[in-house]
Amino acid sequence: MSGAARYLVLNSGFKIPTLGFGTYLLQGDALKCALDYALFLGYRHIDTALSYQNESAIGEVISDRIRSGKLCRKDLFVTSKVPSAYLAYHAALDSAKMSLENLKLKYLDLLLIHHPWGVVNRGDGTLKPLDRNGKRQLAIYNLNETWQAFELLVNQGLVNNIGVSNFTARQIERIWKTATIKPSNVQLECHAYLQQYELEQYCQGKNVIMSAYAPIGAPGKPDRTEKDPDLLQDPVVTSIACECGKSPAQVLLNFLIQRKMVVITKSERPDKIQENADVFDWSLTSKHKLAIKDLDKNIRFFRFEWAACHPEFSDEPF
Ligand SMILES: NC(=O)C1=CN([C@@H]2O[C@H](COP(=O)(O)OP(=O)(O)OC[C@H]3O[C@@H](n4cnc5c(N)ncnc54)[C@H](OP(=O)(O)O)[C@@H]3O)[C@@H](O)[C@H]2O)C=CC1
Ligand SMILES: O=C1CO[C@H](CO)[C@@H](O)[C@@H]1O
Repeated sequence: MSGAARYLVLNSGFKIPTLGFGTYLLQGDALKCALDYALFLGYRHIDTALSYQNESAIGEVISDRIRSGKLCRKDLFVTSKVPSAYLAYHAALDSAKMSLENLKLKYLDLLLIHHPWGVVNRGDGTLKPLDRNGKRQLAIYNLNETWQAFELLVNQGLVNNIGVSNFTARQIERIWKTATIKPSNVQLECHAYLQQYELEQYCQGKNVIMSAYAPIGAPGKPDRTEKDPDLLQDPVVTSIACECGKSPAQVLLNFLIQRKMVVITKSERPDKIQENADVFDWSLTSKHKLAIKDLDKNIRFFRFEWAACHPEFSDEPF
């Protein structure tokens, strides 16, 4: 059986490790232990965001490893994201600089616009501003101007690559048309229940690498409801896992990396961190892949209900 590539590379020189370590909901010592172990095992791609409020702890782990000679900066790939309150031109520059300072890094490997849906910036660091009815205070920003700020960050050597997250193809196209530096990465929810073939086709046409978040179905998401089936318990997935002698999570990750996608997985359990890394030296059979393809049912775990009234919110895939 052939394996899958550990790095995805574009002609432009953009090179990204296929396996990313997700850090949403990881904080403090639990984060530091999990990340240190992931780096020990060979993970080289860390996914964070200003809004995860964990960049300082991540920065400590990275600096300790570099200082002790266990890691070279050039071998590491760090992604951060600019949150919805920071989409105005100068705010986007500030956000990237805050991330760099928190992470104690001189440059980011990748910076993404976290969401196309803006919220009000109160000037005091509030990330989720609420009105007096408890509703998120939405705001409209010109995403092309946000992109211009991203291009400046590249030109200043503070960021190596830029991209977007939770964007529809139409929204990416709007950026594409005016961009001097094109997006090299699109991060979006993608797993067996939301396979994202339309966006895949768009991204392939543009030579853009896709990164899948929630690749095993975000089983630990705190606000899960009955709308959120457990992908890891899906009988098709569990029976393929049994046949391959792999875990359900490994089957789901292998399915995505065979599609030449980056996968971003998060775990704070050492056994799961290790399990999620063992996805390269084997492949699902064509029959297995077809069976998983049939599971596609447009189920999204991250529904962003707070943004539903935003003019940039869309029924189109994102
Ligand atoms: N751009 C965006 O808008 C978004 C980006 N992201 C990024 O993507 C990352 C991944 O998304 P996330 O929601 O964390 O999704 P995942 O699909 O990776 O699910 C993570 C959950 O699965 C559990 N888990 C991990 N590995 C296994 C395993 N092998 N078997 C069983 N359970 C397992 C974890 O629990 P435990 O920790 O207890 O092991 C955790 O609760 C985020 O951390 C973040 O970096 C996520 C959402 C949105
Ligand atoms: O990255 C993310 C993790 O989850 C958050 C809360 O739903 C999202 O805002 C965000 O996109």
